[in-house]
Amino acid sequence: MRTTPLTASAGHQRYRPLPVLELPDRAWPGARPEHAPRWLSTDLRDGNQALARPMDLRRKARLFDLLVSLGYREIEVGFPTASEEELAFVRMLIERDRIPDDVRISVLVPARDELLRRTVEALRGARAATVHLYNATCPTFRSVVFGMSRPECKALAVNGATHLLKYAGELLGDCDFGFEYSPELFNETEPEFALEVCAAVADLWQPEPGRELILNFPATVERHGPNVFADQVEWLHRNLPYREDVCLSVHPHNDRGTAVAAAEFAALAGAQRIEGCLFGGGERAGNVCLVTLALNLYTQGIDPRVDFSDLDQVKQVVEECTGQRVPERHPYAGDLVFTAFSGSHQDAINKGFDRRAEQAERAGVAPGALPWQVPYLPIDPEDLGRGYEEVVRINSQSGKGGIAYIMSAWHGLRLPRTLQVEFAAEVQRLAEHNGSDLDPEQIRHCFEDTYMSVPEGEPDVPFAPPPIPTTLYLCGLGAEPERLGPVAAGITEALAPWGVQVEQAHAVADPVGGARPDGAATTTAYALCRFDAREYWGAGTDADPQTAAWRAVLAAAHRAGACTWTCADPIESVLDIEIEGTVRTLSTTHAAEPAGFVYTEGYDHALRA
Ligand SMILES: CC(=O)SCCNC(=O)CCNC(=O)[C@H](O)C(C)(C)COP(=O)(O)OP(=O)(O)OC[C@H]1O[C@@H](n2cnc3c(N)ncnc32)[C@H](O)[C@@H]1OP(=O)(O)O
Ligand SMILES: CC(C)C(=O)C(=O)O
Ligand SMILES: [Mg+2]
Repeated sequence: MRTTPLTASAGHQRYRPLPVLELPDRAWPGARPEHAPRWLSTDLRDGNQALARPMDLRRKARLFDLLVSLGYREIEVGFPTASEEELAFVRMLIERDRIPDDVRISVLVPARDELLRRTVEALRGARAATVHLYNATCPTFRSVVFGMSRPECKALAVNGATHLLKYAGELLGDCDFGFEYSPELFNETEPEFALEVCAAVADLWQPEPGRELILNFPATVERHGPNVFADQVEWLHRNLPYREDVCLSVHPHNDRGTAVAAAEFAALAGAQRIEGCLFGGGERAGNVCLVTLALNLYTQGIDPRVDFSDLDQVKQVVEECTGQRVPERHPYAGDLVFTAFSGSHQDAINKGFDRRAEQAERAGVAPGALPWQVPYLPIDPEDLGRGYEEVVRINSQSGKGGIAYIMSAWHGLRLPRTLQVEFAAEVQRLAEHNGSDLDPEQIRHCFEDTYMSVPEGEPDVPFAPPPIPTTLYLCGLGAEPERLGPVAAGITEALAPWGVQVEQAHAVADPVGGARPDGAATTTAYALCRFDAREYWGAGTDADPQTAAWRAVLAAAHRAGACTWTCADPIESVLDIEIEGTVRTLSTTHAAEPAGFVYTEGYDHALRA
């Protein structure tokens, strides 16, 4: 037996946690979200700079239009000094008047004098634009990249801001100019030093009502738990100068996979604005996902002020523009996030939909008007433009609830409970045999083959042995049960000529909104019939409820081998055919189909076994 730990020689010992800010009187854990923060999309800058193939003008323009249509009003459109294409895109937006009046664009620039003037020039003619200035402030960057002391690093920010504001004054004339500053790697910076640098920048800008300063605090590389980031933000919230006129913004990255939590906690701690990318695009493990943040608020009953009611379309545009795929399990947006494969999940979802239909019918309202309470589905897929068809997929892990859901939602067939149990075993056998999941059509065929097939022609009645339909369900869409009620009451008389006596008959409503493909007022009958000591289910459909009931009984009788069929149009010929080395007789004339005959679909004949 191994006595040393598996990790004894592993490299984790080379890592040290970063220092954390002590904030024992933190208040953010008790806060609750009340409204959406301001959003800034940096898809066209932070997202774009992380693409193997940065977007060309056409793709950038398409993504910009998408962001505007979704409701984003602050959009970082690029890094104009990075490349000719970046500059051309900013100019195109301005010169072709592509920016709606209520949208503010911003551009990013490092605190490097030779880049500042060109960056400001890129915005000439813009109606409303923000320049976002940044320099790293954390110890590693100061020593490894800049080779600077703290005062030198602060001077870098102050000089950058001084020149930037000078150029803006000289070049931007009527522009409604905005200013944003980020101490890059804020989360790794000594908090009091970050504050000192921000205060110096703020002193230059002199925020006041109508002259906001955006101070943006990036977790450039996520290195702490989200609670530590929230403490840092709460501390800033308490200590920032010009607090009333400063917008406290955050910019979380997702290196530890907790950017969403970091952003949400930061908002509780006082952050008013969040920068991120759709579907978490961006450097390394990405920026915080703006879609997840917005929909998390939505599912708390808070208006996110951005519109994801056609999320698949949003996903498609983003995928086409960035060349990156949104993973199948991405919150809210992944192809599989509303799909349950496992039996107990499906059962709960099925019951949730049934309950919703009942409540809506009782309240006389559309199901969509009720509060959303379907187990395992944190949001109504229809709110995102997705359908209910995909919420259940059937494989060998599935159970009766999921199969009942498919039969109901796709085929408008509400199976009685004991039939669900029996049919689930049938479907599981098929799924195991196929080794893959089954689509709704395969499941319907399985049902029809098992419970609805009767040979062509006339059965001999009375049956031998006589059937006793212990239970008969007549199911119709919506208001149909009113019509079916009297039929169910008189069903024994209706079936008496065939020697069939019904013990119990029920008129049942198919699910509200059940999607019967032809939309016809069809009745489905499910008959549980006892022949000798065994019970068999059969099902039948017809516009006429009595005929549907009769077909259901016939199907059960056929399964039980309790009746014989006279061919409707007998052809008198007999063929000898060889199957697997044995000569068998194929009869195309049959007056009976006793046990031992296999009825082959598509032929009016039986194969003698
Ligand atoms: C966290 C973020 O996402 S920040 C945004 C990053 N985005 C990008 O880098 C995309 C666009 N990049 C670029 O266009 C280019 O890298 C540029 C224009 C920024 C600079 O290009 P270059 O001068 O050719 O080279 P490079 O990027 O290698 O140089 C970095 C230099 O800037 C300095 N620097 C880096 N960040 C900053 C900053 N915020 N403020 C001031 N100086 C900085 C570095 O110390 C280094 O200085 P050195 O030349 O004295 O060693
Ligand atoms: C430039 C800044 C805001 C940035 O993208 C980061 O620090 O991640
Ligand atoms: Mg970033």
